[in-house]
Amino acid sequence: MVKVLSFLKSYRIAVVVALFLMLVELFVELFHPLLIAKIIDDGILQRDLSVVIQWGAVMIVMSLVAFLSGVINSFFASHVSQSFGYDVRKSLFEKVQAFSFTNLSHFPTSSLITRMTNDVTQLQNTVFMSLRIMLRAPLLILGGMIMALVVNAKLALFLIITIPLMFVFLIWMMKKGATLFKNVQEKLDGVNSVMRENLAGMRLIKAFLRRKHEGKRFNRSNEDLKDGTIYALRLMEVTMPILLLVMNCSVLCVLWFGSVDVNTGEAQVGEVVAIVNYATRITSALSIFSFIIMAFSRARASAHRISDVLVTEIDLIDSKELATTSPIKEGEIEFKNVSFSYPNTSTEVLENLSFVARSGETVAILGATGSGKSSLFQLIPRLYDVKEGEILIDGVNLRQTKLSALRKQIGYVPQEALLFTGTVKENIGWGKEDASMEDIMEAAKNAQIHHTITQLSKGYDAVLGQKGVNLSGGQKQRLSIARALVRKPKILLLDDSTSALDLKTEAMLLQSLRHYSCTTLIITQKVSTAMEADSILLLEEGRILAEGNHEELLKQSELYQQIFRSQFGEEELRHAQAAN
Ligand SMILES: Nc1ncnc2c1ncn2[C@@H]1O[C@H](COP(=O)(O)OP(=O)(O)OP(=O)(O)O)[C@@H](O)[C@H]1O
Repeated sequence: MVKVLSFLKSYRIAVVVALFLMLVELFVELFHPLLIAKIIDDGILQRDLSVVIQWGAVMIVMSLVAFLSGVINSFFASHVSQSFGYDVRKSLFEKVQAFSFTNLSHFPTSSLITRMTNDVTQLQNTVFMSLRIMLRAPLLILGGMIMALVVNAKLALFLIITIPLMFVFLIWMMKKGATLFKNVQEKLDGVNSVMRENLAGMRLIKAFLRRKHEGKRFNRSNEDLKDGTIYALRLMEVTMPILLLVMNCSVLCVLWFGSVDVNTGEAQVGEVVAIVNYATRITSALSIFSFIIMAFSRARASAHRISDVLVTEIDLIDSKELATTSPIKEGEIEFKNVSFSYPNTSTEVLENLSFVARSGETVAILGATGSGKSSLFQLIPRLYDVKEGEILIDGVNLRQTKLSALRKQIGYVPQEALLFTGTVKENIGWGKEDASMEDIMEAAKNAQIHHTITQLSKGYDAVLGQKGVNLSGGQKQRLSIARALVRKPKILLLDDSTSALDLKTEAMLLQSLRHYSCTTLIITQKVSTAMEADSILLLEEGRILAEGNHEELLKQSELYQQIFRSQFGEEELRHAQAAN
């Protein structure tokens, strides 16, 4: 909570102004009953019109001041709360962007989205309310009690006894509410998660006729959210009637004993009216307070969820003793006895892997699905740290290379071609901050997508839908490759990125990759692609089973022969072996 509230520091002046204006409003509100008592006792009961006019005018002026203070207070309250929300969202976003995948594994994506949106909104609203009314309510209660004591200490006793009890009751409710609302926010995460999956998998759901099934799944989490919220609200809603009952009883007592005191001359009518007036104002302040308690309980739960993200320590950062901050020059990659397992899992995905990809070489990585090919790739831009062994780029351990310098020189094309909403030009240029139109076109030409782009109605300015829905799989793959090529990387990682291309286009693409002076690692299932590489790594269950060029593997590796046979047939295999 403290961590989140520290975001208000930058707005301390506006907060102080808003609080001061709120105090002005409060002051006016507290003095009104006193003025009313004066008008009744010294004006109406004494039949003195001048007193009524004089104090009536004071009341009007004070009301105007309160009105103006209220308006300006609202202005500051919205400025502070909106800016606070903006800052918290920005920090959350930056923090999540800096997260390693180990960090991310602790927070489901849907939960992070709820935290950045709904939780921040809850807090933002509470900040607004705090500056507008939250402090006003308790201060009005306290001030009302003091003023009531000043007016008539004996009658005020009824308020002095009941109000602290109510206060303790409300604080207890707030604590209970925080737990319940934390639960509500978690259920909201659940709804968001189903919704997200459904929107992302709409095509699959329609094609598999799973609308009903998904509808039921959504209804379940939606109902969960509804039930959780109703349960939390119900607890909060009983506070109001309890509060009103107790306060009305004390007003009745004030009226009863007040009328006795007026009859005996111990109290004046105006005093009784003023105390009842304070009691009514305090009651309404208490009911506002119970409403605030609900909002505060919710905000407390949200603040915890937000600070959980903000205080998470990022576990993949630049080492303190960086050996190099300079960019990669040659792009030579060396794996030395590398073992790796994903965070929170014990199974080793890669085991004691050693190989070298020399500068400018193309290395193909072949292996069955699940053999660890993509995992190997993710270690190179240091998306994960190795468990054992080391990875060297140009002879320097990855851990001792500045992360930004490393990643700047890597062109990574993941298995699933991910495109963003925007134009073709923007999508390719996304790979390099200052990419010129010539850079973009050159990359597109080499990725064999230029011709397709020129066929689009607006060419490079054609807008791609979300995730590039208006493109074919192969087109998306080539655009992703162009995005990697535009940065002219020293290391190019293609994770099965040519799988959707026909043989001719793929051959042309591999040919044009030779224009780049970079070390290229290609994950592929196709022997025809692997054949073009300088060397091939054959992976099985996280280990290197064989290593060599096409000809060598054809001679030495039974598994490679099997793969070759499955793709080209027995006869071709014999031919190839004979030609060797
Ligand atoms: N984020 C993850 N957390 C835990 N385990 C993972 C994760 N990603 C992959 N794995 C596991 O690591 C192993 C290797 O996966 P990887 O994606 O590297 O294989 P692959 O050879 O690239 O497979 P494919 O050719 O099907 O893409 C698999 O057993 C998989 O279950």
